[in-house]
Amino acid sequence: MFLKQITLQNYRNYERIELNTDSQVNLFVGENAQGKTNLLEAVFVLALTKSHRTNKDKELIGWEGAHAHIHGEVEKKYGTVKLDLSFSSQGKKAKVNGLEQRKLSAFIGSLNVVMFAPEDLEIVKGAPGIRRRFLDMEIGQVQPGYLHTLQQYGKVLAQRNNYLKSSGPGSAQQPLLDVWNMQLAEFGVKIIKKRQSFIHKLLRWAKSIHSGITAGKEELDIKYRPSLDIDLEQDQSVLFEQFMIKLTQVKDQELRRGVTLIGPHRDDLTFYINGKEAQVYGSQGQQRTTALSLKLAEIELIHEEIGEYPLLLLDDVLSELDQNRQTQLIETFQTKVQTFITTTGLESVNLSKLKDARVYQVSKGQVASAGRPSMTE
Ligand SMILES: Nc1ncnc2c1ncn2[C@@H]1O[C@H](COP(=O)(O)OP(=O)(O)OP(=O)(O)O)[C@@H](O)[C@H]1O
Repeated sequence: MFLKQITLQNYRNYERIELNTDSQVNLFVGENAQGKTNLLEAVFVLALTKSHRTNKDKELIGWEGAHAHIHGEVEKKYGTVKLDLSFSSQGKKAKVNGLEQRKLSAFIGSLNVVMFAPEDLEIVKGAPGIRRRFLDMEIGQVQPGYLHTLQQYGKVLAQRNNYLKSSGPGSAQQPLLDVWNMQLAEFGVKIIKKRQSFIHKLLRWAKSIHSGITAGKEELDIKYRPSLDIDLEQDQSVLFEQFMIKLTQVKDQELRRGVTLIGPHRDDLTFYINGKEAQVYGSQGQQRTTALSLKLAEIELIHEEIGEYPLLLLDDVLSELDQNRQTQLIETFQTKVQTFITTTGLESVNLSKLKDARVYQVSKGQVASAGRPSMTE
């Protein structure tokens, strides 16, 4: 797929810009704090209705106004799709081809993106919540129904936690817990199964990409780590039973602590390089390569799942990759994946490898096309 055009109104530091992004590679160059990341973020938000940097939608609205609006035109295999997303204090509204979508899950998936930003190193070395967010956002892109299950699980979890807090040990209300347990296990098992199958598919690509980047020196492995000790290979009904048994076992502890101790909200992932945990033993370079392999694998996985390549958004990461990795990244994708790159200076980009590329200058919330790289070198 191809993003032909994007318009931003009162989005972060953009009052109004209308951009034709009709090149395969779009390079946004500018000094710090000019709006480069904001622009890539807007493309990401148009795909997932959420930012990769914040959970608070109101931060996306420009300080001078009450609404933010993103409009984009996406060329897909079967025609052009027009997307509109608006944010206000009342919430967000999403339209596909002018028709308002009551459910955001009907909007998500119209545009697919893979973002690679410096903070993605945290997927490997950061807190478990970052890895869960990575999994959930990526699965949600290709299977929007997953986000609905996640939402239902979140609601049950919040209600169950309130109940645990208010009951306390020995409370007469405890039989009610069975109702929450059934729902928690039902949605929880669906989430665990989907995550596990996603990792399985992602790993097939990530293994070979990682081996390619490291010239066969490193073997990557990824394992899903459930917070409850269950056999992930079993089918959903068996997992449901196991989940219910575990909930009975931790019941007293949960009532004492007033919080749900097991379930996908506490699960994690472990990355291994040549059999050793990358979080613990990996060098900064190995962790970075792992994050890159994951992102490149996602591109292939999205293509496998939906039959089209997503957009690749590279936020200030090219300068962090050595020439080899940069070349590999650009060569692999520039013919099939539309790419948006931000950088503070063109000297960090291997321009000789770019074919259909356009450079844009970003300054104080304004974007000006500076033409093809050969004209600007
Ligand atoms: N809601 C908002 N309304 C107006 N301006 C905002 C809003 N949110 C952020 N900004 C401004 O956007 C600018 C940051 O833009 P951005 O993060 O895109 O920078 P950048 O060009 O990517 O810089 P760097 O190279 O440092 O990452 C800051 O000046 C910040 O004050």
